[in-house]
Amino acid sequence: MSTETKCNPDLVRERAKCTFDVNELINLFYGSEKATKERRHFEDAVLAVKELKDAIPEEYLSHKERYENGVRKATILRDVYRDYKAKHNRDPPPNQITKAVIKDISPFLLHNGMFVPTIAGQGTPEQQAEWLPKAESMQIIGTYAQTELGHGSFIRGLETIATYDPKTEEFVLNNPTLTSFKWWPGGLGSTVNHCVVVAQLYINGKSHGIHPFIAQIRDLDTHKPLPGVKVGEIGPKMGFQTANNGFLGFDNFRIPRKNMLMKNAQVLKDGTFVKGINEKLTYGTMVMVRVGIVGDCSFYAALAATIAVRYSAVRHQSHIKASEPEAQILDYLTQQHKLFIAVASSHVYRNAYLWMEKMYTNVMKELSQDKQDNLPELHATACCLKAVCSRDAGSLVEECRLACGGHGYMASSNLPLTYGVTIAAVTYEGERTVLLLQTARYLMKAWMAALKGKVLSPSVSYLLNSLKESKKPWQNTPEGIVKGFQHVSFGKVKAAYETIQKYMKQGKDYEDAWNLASVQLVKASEAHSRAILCEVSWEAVCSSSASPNLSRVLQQLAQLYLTYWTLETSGDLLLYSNITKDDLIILRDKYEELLVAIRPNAVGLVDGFDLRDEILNSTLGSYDGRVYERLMEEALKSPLNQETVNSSFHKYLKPMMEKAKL
Ligand SMILES: CCC/C=C/C(=O)SCCNC(=O)CCNC(=O)[C@H](O)C(C)(C)COP(=O)([O-])OP(=O)([O-])OC[C@H]1O[C@@H](n2cnc3c(N)ncnc32)[C@H](O)[C@@H]1OP(=O)([O-])[O-]
Ligand SMILES: Cc1cc2nc3c(=O)[nH]c(=O)nc-3n(C[C@H](O)[C@H](O)[C@H](O)COP(=O)(O)OP(=O)(O)OC[C@H]3O[C@@H](n4cnc5c(N)ncnc54)[C@H](O)[C@@H]3O)c2cc1C
Repeated sequence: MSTETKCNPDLVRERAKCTFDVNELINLFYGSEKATKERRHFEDAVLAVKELKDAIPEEYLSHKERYENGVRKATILRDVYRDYKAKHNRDPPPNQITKAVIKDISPFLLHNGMFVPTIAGQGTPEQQAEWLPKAESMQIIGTYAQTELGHGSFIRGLETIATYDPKTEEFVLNNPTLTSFKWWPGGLGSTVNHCVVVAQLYINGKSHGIHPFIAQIRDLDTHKPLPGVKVGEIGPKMGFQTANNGFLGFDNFRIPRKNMLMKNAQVLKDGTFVKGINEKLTYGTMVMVRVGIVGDCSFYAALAATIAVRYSAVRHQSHIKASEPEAQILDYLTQQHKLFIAVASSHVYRNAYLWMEKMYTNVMKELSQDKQDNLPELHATACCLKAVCSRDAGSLVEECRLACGGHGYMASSNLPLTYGVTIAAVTYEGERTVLLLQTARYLMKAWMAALKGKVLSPSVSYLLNSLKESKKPWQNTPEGIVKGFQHVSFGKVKAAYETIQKYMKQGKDYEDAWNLASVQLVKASEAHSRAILCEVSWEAVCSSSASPNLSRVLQQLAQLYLTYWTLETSGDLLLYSNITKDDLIILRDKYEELLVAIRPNAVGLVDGFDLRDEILNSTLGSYDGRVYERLMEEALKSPLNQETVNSSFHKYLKPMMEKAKL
């Protein structure tokens, strides 16, 4: 953390006002004092490497230079990870320091985030022994190639074909159509030499569904595409410029039988297909990544909130009272309304992530004992939380950007890029609506079980309770609000179910009735997610080990989240719970009181995210608040400022002006 020397006086005053110990918050947020120390120690090691610092901001580089610089830095960063592991005999602690090195996305993200985990999760012990050491040590570099030009959401519709040839004991990979070309995988463009390819398996002309295969696509020495491989980069995007997303097609490309990842289904030498215990286990890496995305949402909300809150403490504009000096913009209640929900949501997502991670670990343990009972609940919950948190986090980042006025539009604020990167998660790893509809399937089943009085899984057991409790009066307490959100979810699940029934009674088949009810089904899943987020985060705050001073502030934040969403969705609550107009007026006042109560701790709370200046990468958000100095310093780095007169003056402007005189 930077020192207080030369710190903007507003920020010094803000920090003096803080009513809790910021270090206690940091340790709580990251797990423990030891975790904080280890993380900072690792971050120090990364930041000490001079070669990782850019001479000029990434934005001034061309597309190609930006990528090449990304690869250069990713390889150096990889050395720091390796050295840490060698020295400490363990992986570095969870951290976000990659953001300080590559402002956008590392071209190795998919290698570490999906290629290695897919080998670990989908490979047999022999396959893991063959590829994991090479992949983990970066002797080979890989990605996860599933999405195609024609299909991303509906993966059963993928067109890449893997035909088994028992004579040679090989699979032959083919992309028979343009739409079957792989499109999007990170690192595929120019970085990787291997990939997990998800393809339709054919044996003796019979289809056996989609399965993961390992394919080496480039020569390890020359990096040239192997014969039968067509590969390239897909071009500029809204963000992810350095992620090196690519396309890939195969033409009669042969891989050995052992390259099909066979932890679940298997193909024997003679071509016999052996089914796995559950074909959906092939989708396992996606479930893991969806859980991780909830954690990423916490990070991006924290990053944007840190920038916008610090800037708002430094920025003065207009007067609240004519007799007083210009106010810090953070003193406007409207500004607090825009920003404090981002601070609160980061904590909510963090708690939801920790809760989901536990559920994921339990289910993985059960699966290793061939027990699948809780897999549907894990899938349904990961889908809806990923969908809702990513969309909300995107909106929060954008709101933080807008809350910084004109300067929020500057690339040097790092808010435009942060928005581009955050919002991508609404689409990748399962498009939002598609995932919410997956959860809706689960909710409809749960509803039917509830009607029969069956015991439900923990995350939906409130459907049964709500059936019994629907007559109880509303309570204006956090627990009462959590119950209120459960009533809304209950009401929406019931309404969606009844809508399907209505259409079926009119003669529609189930699929058409489902489609006609799907707007309601999506809303039901959203309501279910909100109920989970509220319950999990409130419980986490109530059971936390924080000191009374910190606990008070964390409870305020959690209550802010509950009250914010009560007011945002008051129409739903009026429809489906026993809340009254008077309750809503009380909660509106409560919300305003919470903003005022949180205000003195706003800077302390974002300091509590412990995001270094190098990670924030922002002229507006640095710890010392030297906003205007940094804006000017960054502007002076523009190549246009390296010359007094640009050549376009002589080439175009002057001739134009001279022509105008004629
Ligand atoms: C940094 C950026 C990196 C990005 C990387 C990427 O984007 S990589 C690319 C990321 N790409 C994507 O994320 C693509 C998104 N698309 C998909 O994941 C799938 O196409 C799908 C899940 C939407 C449908 O799949 P489908 O048509 O095969 O299935 P269905 O709808 O017919 O349902 C049948 C049953 O299966 C169940 N079930 C389904 N999944 C799971 C699971 N994981 N586990 C357990 N169960 C699961 C489901 O609940 C249902 O149960 P029910 O009700 O019958 O008891
Ligand atoms: C930044 C980024 C990185 C990515 N990285 C990778 C990667 O590394 N590897 C990889 O394999 N893929 C990757 N992807 C691809 C990504 O997983 C897909 O784009 C995603 O799964 C969505 O699929 P789609 O593009 O086919 O969207 P579509 O399904 O075409 O969505 C378009 C619209 O159709 C709607 N729709 C589709 N199906 C239904 C339905 N059944 N019911 C109702 N509405 C529906 C959607 O809701 C949406 O509104 C990446 C994507 C992005 C943006």
